[in-house]
Amino acid sequence: AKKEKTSARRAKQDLASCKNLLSCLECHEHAWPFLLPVNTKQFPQYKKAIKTPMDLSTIKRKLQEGSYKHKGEFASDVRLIFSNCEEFNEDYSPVGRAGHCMRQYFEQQWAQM
Ligand SMILES: CO[C@H](O)CCc1ccc(O)cc1
Repeated sequence: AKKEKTSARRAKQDLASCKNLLSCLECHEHAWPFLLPVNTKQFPQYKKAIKTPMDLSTIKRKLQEGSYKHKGEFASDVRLIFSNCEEFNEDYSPVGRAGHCMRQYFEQQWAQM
């Protein structure tokens, strides 16, 4: 029972850390392209090009719904945002640069978790 308690406590702590890190991502000045799903009605080419869209509001919902079994799954979805961004945008476009900046920020914070 002791072992289960510590692992349940760690899972609780990890969830809190993921929620906190997500809030930091959401209020980052370069988060604007990633806050909501890309409007695939407005950009049909995006729907065709990007097989698995991801954005910060979707990750927030998934955290709240308990969709992530492990914090690594949370990190994979965050990284999916930035790999989708690199696929669709030129490195030096406004969105492309925002993606590189946000990825660097995320990896810095993630390494300290
Ligand atoms: C997270 O943003 C997406 O990478 C797509 C942004 C975008 C959509 C249409 C454009 O003409 C340019 C950028």
